[in-house]
Amino acid sequence: MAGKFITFEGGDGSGKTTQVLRLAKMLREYGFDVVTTREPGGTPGADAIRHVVLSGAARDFGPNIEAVLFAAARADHLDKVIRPALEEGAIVICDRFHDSTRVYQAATKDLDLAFLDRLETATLDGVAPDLTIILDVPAELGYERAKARRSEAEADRFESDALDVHAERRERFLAIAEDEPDRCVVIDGRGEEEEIAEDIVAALEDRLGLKPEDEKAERASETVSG
Ligand SMILES: Nc1ncnc2c1ncn2[C@@H]1O[C@H](COP(=O)(O)OP(=O)(O)O)[C@@H](O)[C@H]1O
Ligand SMILES: Cc1cn([C@H]2C[C@H](O)[C@@H](COP(=O)(O)OP(=O)(O)O)O2)c(=O)[nH]c1=O
Repeated sequence: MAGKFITFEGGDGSGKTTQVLRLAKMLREYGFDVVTTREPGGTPGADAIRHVVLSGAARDFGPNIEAVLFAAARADHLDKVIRPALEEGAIVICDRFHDSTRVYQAATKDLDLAFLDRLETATLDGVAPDLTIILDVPAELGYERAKARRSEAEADRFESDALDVHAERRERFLAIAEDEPDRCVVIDGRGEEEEIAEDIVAALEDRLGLKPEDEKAERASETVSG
């Protein structure tokens, strides 16, 4: 497809939303066509599913069926937002995607892993991220940041899990990065926002060959000549 698909992954409070917004702002300033979105959500149908899963209403359904709900939201999001934007040549930046299902829903012994694999293949239907940035922070730090961001009463179904569950999720994200080194880059999320943003831009240049300065120069010359 003409565009580039970048996903951000990591635990709750690892800084994904902050860095997605920074990166999108910078790329737009340099003249790129950028679409930002998030999961679960991104379409009215997917937002409705978001409410069902994050409120905890689907907790008793069990991990397999919870994974089906995330997959249904993802399929709609892909059809209506992600695939069309990629076909138009945009850079699509998505705050969480399929790795979150692999990490959050698979972190239980009740999940049927073969089923999860088939569900993922059917849902993605040939679309895969070109680059996945995994923001890595110790579970305690993510937990503290997420807690500071919202009150305990507002913590969603997954944020309110115990610290050891968050620590296990961190390990699962790192294991995905090890399994798929061509797609994934792990970035230390503990530092200042600015430093992390620089590491992300370096990863975009290195892995996707995206050079923001070049795009700006090219657009400027198009404007002059056109
Ligand atoms: N590098 C950072 N250093 C300190 N605080 C941060 C940093 N990045 C984000 N935060 C803060 O931590 C909280 C969680 O960040 P957020 O970007 O929402 O994380 P996520 O989307 O991964 O849950 C927010 O209050 C945000 O302002
Ligand atoms: C996309 C996705 C998210 N989730 C969980 C992870 C998050 O706890 C929650 C989304 O909440 P959100 O507030 O968007 O994430 P964050 O806390 O990182 O800013 O849904 C899954 O369990 N499976 C999935 O496939």
